[in-house]
Amino acid sequence: MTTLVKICGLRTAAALDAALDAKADFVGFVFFPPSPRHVELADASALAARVRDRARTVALTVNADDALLEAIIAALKPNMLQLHGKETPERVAHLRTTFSLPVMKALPVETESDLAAIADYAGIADWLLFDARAPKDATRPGGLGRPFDWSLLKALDPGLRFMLSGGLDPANVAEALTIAQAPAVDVSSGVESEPGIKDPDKIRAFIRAVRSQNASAKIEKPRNILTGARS
Ligand SMILES: O=C(O)c1ccccc1NCC(=O)[C@H](O)[C@H](O)COP(=O)(O)O
Repeated sequence: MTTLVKICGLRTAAALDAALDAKADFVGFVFFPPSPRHVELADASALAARVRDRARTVALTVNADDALLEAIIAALKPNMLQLHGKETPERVAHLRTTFSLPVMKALPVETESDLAAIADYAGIADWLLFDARAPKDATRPGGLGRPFDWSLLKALDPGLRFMLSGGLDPANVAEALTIAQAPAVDVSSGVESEPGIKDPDKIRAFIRAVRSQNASAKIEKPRNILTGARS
């Protein structure tokens, strides 16, 4: 299984180029002014132009209204919307139809009971993203470098399209993948030298760690091509 990799919170051409050169599958841009990774609309088009078709672009927003989303979509022309706030299933369905774009809904996870939300969104969102639940006093709902118990995801339907995120970094992503068997991973803080400042070496190391975990998982436990189960 090849794990897809999303590098989130890119703000500069240098960091974006590092992610693209290392063959990230998705590159994420945050449109949320309180975040140290916030991208101004005026800068979004130039960043998108660098991507061309080398990766899929994701616009991350938090409880954005239709007008803001329209402006972001006009500037970035993203391949997917990431909704990282308290968007209801009805709101997710509305945005998916209104903007004709795939949508990824972020779900906060702390305990097993948080997984009940999967049933509400799985048939509506194209992707789910599991992130650690932010503390009540946090200034943003994600991008906090905070992990959760990856073993909570062990029993998920193997067909569920989800990204594992929250506190991943080059040193722990292999273990996280071995435990959670995620089809995709998403990282921001773990490839930074400080909040909002991406480190190209860490981006490369993260993607290398994912690729080498995939290679060793293939050698150790080949998947049954019919059932997807590991032998
Ligand atoms: O990155 C932010 O500042 C941010 C702000 C508001 C909502 C979400 C935000 N980030 C989400 C992500 O970057 C990832 O999807 C995920 O939370 C992983 O973040 P990290 O734990 O920093 O790797």
